[in-house]
Amino acid sequence: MAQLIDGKQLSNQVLQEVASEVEQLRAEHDVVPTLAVVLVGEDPASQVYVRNKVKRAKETGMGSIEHRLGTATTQGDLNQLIDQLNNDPQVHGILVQLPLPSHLDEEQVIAAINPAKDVDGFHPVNVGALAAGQASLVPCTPQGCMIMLRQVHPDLSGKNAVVVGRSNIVGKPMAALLLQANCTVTIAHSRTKDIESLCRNADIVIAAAGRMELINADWIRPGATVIDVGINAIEVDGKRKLVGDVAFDSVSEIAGAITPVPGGVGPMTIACLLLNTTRAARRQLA
Ligand SMILES: Nc1nc2c(c(=O)[nH]1)N[C@@H](CN(C=O)c1ccc(C(=O)N[C@@H](CCC(=O)O)C(=O)O)cc1)CN2
Repeated sequence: MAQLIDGKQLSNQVLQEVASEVEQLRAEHDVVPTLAVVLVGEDPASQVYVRNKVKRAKETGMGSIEHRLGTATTQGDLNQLIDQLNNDPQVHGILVQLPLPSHLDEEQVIAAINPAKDVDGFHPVNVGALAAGQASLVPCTPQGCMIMLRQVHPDLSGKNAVVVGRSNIVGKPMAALLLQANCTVTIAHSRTKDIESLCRNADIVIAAAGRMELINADWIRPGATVIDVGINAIEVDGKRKLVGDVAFDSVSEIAGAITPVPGGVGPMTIACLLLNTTRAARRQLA
């Protein structure tokens, strides 16, 4: 049976580190790292994530500001708010919850955020810095996956890693981080031929395809490490249940280590967001 990599427990450790950094910034510099969270529209999942982000921020002693805007918000309204947050010295991190309603241009919104406050690490300046292997604000989900991987593989050098999915939020930055850690990296996607064989050759599989239980035990080499980034809501006996992109029951019988859904990558994403906010606050001091 695979070792379970517990994201809930690990995220609590990261949050403790964040809390002590918040305290240090307050004591030494009289600065309270502050995160501004912007939510546009009524997407129920986004509302849960935003609520959890603000709750965790408060628990660490960090400041948080919430901006909840209606679905009819225009690009101009949103740009104006971002401009205001960019110029507010009390705000160290800005996060615009994605996805945005379809009439809004996500790329334009991300590009409007001051890269120094871009705690999601999605701004082209931060994307470029990551690709060049320079210090940057790194996207939260891949950052959390790396912390989880290091629990099992303190040295990732030479490992064969397959990332299933090529999104800007997860797949691409994940591949960049694995490469930085000297893994041999393959990015697989919907047009990739024979993904199963690629995965079967991998020491590490990162499942970020956005397709429920796509990856089953036949795809996994015995002893491999499997990180499940997928969050898919289904209904079982009239109750909401979350499942990942990995068929957990079968894969956990063959893998060496695996992350659960829920309680895996999700809580790590939030912890890394707050870690990025303290990093952004410290850099803004300098
Ligand atoms: N601006 C951003 N938007 C989105 C991001 C992001 O990193 N930045 N990622 C995802 C959603 N996301 C963070 O915002 C996120 C998803 C899931 C969780 C989480 O803790 N999930 C729990 C289950 C929660 C539930 O009951 O629904 C778990 O997996 O245990 C946190 C953050 C897209 N948008």
